[in-house]
Amino acid sequence: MDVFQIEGGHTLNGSVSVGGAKNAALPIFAATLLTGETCRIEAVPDLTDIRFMAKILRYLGARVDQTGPHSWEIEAKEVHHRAPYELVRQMRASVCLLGPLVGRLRRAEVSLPGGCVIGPRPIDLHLKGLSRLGCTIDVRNGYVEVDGSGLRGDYLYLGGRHGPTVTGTANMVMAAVLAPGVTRIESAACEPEVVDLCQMLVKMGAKIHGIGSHYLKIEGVKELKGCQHSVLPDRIEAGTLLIAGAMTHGEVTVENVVPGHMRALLDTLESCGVECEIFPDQRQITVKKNSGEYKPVEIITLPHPGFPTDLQAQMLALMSLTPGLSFITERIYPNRFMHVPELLRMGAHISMEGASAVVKGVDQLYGAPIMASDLRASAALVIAGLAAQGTTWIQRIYHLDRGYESLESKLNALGAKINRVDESLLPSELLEDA
Ligand SMILES: CC(=O)N[C@H]1[C@@H](OP(=O)(O)OP(=O)(O)OC[C@H]2O[C@@H](n3ccc(=O)[nH]c3=O)[C@H](O)[C@@H]2O)O[C@H](CO)[C@@H](O)[C@@H]1O
Ligand SMILES: C=C(OP(=O)(O)O)C(=O)O
Repeated sequence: MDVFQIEGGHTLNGSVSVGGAKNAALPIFAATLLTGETCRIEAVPDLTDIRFMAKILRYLGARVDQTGPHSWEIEAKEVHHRAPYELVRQMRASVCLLGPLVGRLRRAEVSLPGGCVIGPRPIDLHLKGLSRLGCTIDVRNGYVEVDGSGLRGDYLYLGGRHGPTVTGTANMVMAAVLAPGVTRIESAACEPEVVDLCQMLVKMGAKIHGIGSHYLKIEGVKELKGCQHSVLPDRIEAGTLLIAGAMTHGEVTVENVVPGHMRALLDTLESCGVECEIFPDQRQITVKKNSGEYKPVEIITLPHPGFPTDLQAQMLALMSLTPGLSFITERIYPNRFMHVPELLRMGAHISMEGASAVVKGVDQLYGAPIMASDLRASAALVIAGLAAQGTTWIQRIYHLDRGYESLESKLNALGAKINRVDESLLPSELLEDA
């Protein structure tokens, strides 16, 4: 296993480009099962999650070829209905296979996704939705078995305790596009990644109205065709890089972004006193050099267009070096604070009050051996390591590779000093079984 060795204290400067969004590319890959024709997908980030999804699609019978560093061609002439635990457990987003399998085959058997350190991630809304669409569902031996022979359009309400469900919406849309009749989805998620998926489905011949809103109307069609689609830029990678720039008080231009997808972050950064210059036409955002101190903020994570939970950990890292008291509340995953104990090891002052972190900014973080627990927690620890005094060792960075393509190369090109080294090169006192 690889670990990161980060020498802190280097200011980031320069330009960096973000790739396609993982959270759009994964359901988009799943959507290719809805047609026997070829789909060409561009701007696909090179991530372990993408490789897992490609492996699952191949297992299900599709031809899946990587035709370039970020281009894939998928043709699902024949599709099987069963996605086994050995493959599905590696990646939560494989739940997105349910919708397309039911749409295409009227049948699906997909292992329930494995546990997740960011807290419980039930799929009751997915199952409720499919059953409203005329499917019969059995959860047995860890598998969701769906008989979709009665699939037809209907009215669905997809709101849950924590708001609309993102992959649940993707699943319902993918089942509904081939369901006879009309499906109306109320309280649909309107994340840009859901919009991107819907736009691809429209290219394939789907009839979807209200894209980008909380109310979707889908008129089922008999079949879909192949398409060419380019995945939208990753707003979470972009946000992570902007926060990294701010954390080191450098001047960083992030390219290939859609500023309109990032309003909540940009507004929060402005409240912190982090100056950002936005160039929507050039699809660029520059975080400006600021040698002074930032201001504390209150952040509440919410469904889009609210502040994204996937940037909570990174902002918490920034707030740990911001004088005063910041309050960060999780409304999506109340337990998504696994980065907090690791930041404490670096000298941060954070206390937990239920689903809120109270962050008292300190003058300095210090390098330490720390452990990544999940994807965005890993990103937060990298950001903290960049600004810390001394060397930070981060173990279990495989979490990071799920969702960031060559993060260390991108940061090093901006002036960071991050080495990816084999765990065997860790100082012996840091080895897990030492
Ligand atoms: C692959 C992908 O796109 N992942 C994103 C997606 O995850 P994902 O789609 O899994 O997240 P959801 O939007 O479904 O979850 C939102 C909230 O609803 C709850 N819930 C969800 C479904 C359900 O059936 N019942 C239920 O109670 C969840 O536990 C959570 O509290 O959206 C999350 C919220 O923006 C992001 O953090 C993830 O990065
Ligand atoms: C939680 C995330 O991903 P996933 O839903 O794939 O676990 C994420 O992207 O931050």
